[in-house]
Amino acid sequence: MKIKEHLYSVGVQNPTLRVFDIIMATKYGTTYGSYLVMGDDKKALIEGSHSGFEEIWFNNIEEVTPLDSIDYLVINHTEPDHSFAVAAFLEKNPNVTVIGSVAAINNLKAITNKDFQSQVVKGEDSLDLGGRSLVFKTSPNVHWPDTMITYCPELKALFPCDFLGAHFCEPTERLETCRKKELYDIEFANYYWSIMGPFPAAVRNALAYVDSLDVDVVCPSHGPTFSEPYLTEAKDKYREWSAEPKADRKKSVSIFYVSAYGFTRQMSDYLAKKLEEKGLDVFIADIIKHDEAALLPHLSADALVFGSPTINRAALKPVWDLISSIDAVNAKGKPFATIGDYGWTGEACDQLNDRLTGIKMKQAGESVKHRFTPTDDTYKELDRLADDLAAALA
Ligand SMILES: Cc1cc2nc3c(=O)[nH]c(=O)nc-3n(C[C@H](O)[C@H](O)[C@H](O)COP(=O)(O)O)c2cc1C
Repeated sequence: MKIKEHLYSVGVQNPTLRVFDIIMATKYGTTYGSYLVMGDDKKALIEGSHSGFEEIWFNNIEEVTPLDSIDYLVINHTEPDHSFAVAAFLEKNPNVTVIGSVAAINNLKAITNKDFQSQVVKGEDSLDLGGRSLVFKTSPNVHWPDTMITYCPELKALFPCDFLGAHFCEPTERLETCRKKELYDIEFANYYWSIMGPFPAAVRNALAYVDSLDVDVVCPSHGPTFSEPYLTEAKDKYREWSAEPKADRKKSVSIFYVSAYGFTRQMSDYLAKKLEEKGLDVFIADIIKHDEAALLPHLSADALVFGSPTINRAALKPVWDLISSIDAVNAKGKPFATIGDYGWTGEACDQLNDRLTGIKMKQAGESVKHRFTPTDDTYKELDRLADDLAAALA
């Protein structure tokens, strides 16, 4: 598909994908963005594709130009959803020069197990294609160590890799013609919190770079391409989500629970009330009543509380699932607490404590477990836990 003169989208749509990388739900599928920049002298293909999609990718490219006419293959990062198909591309075009950061070229050798011509770029190196050029900006940790952002100043086209992307398969490939922008917005947020959330400082650096560019069209590695006003909207969201916490803000606690008969809910509600009385900013949610995307931002609170009854000698699956989305890089040392009702064996809290200390979070107070209907003693224990959490955040 032609985006504008000299610029084509040749990526692959995967509308039926429902889980990405095992961990991430993709309700509306995804795309593996790949773009052709046609210079007067040289042609560059930006980004690869996933395994199993080689033929579709090649067909899309060949609608514009023969595979072996491409001079450069730019790999913004080597996550396999963008690099697995590169091995097959190298078979078709062994003379192509692969361009990437030093880490990307190293990774790609290990991913393809092939020799290929390569050019390492660093800082803000550029490449002249004749009439069009590419500027590369190494941008580690948005979200892989090898990530870089590519920009074509003459076309005002930005190829930001996974940055500003979303798992969203829009058939028209343009956000401007997307019929369900409100669903894209949810997936855009979900993508940020799942993929970029662990790296707020790197996000701020990449935002500063993108702010310095004159951009007409954004060509991400996942999701539809877009222009203004959506670029400003996307940057503003990233700016808000990656902002450094204000020094004078209230400390925050998120309480996530599930409850079959309402006992763990009663305990959670009481704890929330007590923490609010202590001046803390409290978010509380019954996990199964919310989309995970709505809960993910609240995992970045200053302290986390998980509530789970014991069923079949275990904490409940929605709680484990949410815990698996905690950004373990930034959660190190973060206070946590667990509470839960039970009937006879009551293992849930201890299991959750093991998991949370395993990712280096710090238990703020002894768990509050209660057998069946909460009593005055349960609420006294919850008063004590509120004190412990407040002390851990002081
Ligand atoms: C299917 C099922 C299995 C259960 N298994 C256990 C168990 O293995 N150990 C235990 O202590 N309680 C078990 N319970 C009891 C619950 O933990 C108990 O009813 C508790 O009060 C539920 O709290 P909630 O209202 O917060 O969900 C089980 C309950 C159900 C319905």
